[in-house]
Amino acid sequence: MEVTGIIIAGGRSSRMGQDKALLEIEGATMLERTYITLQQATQRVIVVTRDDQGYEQDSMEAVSDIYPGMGPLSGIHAGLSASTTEWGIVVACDMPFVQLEVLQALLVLTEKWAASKGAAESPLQAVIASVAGRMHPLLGVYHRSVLPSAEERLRNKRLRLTEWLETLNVRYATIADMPGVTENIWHNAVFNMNNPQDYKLVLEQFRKD
Ligand SMILES: Nc1nc2c(ncn2[C@@H]2O[C@H](COP(=O)(O)OP(=O)(O)OP(=O)(O)O)[C@@H](O)[C@H]2O)c(=O)[nH]1
Repeated sequence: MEVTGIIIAGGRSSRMGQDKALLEIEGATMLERTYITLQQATQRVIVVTRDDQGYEQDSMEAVSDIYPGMGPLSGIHAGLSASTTEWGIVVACDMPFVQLEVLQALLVLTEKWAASKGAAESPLQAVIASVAGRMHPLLGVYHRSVLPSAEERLRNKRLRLTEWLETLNVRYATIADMPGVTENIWHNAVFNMNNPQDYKLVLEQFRKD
């Protein structure tokens, strides 16, 4: 399946106190690490920033929010708008434990679920990670058909991702749907760093491994 990798990286990182995309782990920034992982799973990777944050200088393709600074929905919208494939796989830039096998499993699942719909069903629009009963919209695969509703929400400033997803034809991927992915890897994949304490814990975890 042809797919674009979309890194959502236009947040203000106010709780962290410094740009989360530029936090370093083992000598590479979160942006670089996420980019490399997505590059292995997709044909093209796009970084979505709030406005011109200068990431494209690092030879990465970057686009800016079309509706700047309205939160992650802005990023999903701008990333899918810039994609030329039907599907885009979205990962936030602050998720240090997303592994290639997780992305690959999500893509296989999307292809399977998109193909298996009955003739009477409406087409699948997104496959979102669900861990311990909680959905994680910033680790998911989105079809371009979500764009009009994303745009409508941005125009009306109804920005909550969970509410938006309720209006779409979404399936939630749980560990039971992800053959070859361990419980630990799946659980860790949706962890995101919000504050300096989270970053410290992540660095300790990498030091241990
Ligand atoms: N493109 C884009 N990405 C965003 C925007 N807001 C948040 N993000 C990204 O979405 C992910 C989750 O962001 P949050 O942690 O909720 O918000 P944040 O602004 O980064 O951090 P805080 O200021 O501490 O809330 C991160 O990868 C952010 O970079 C936005 O307006 N545009």
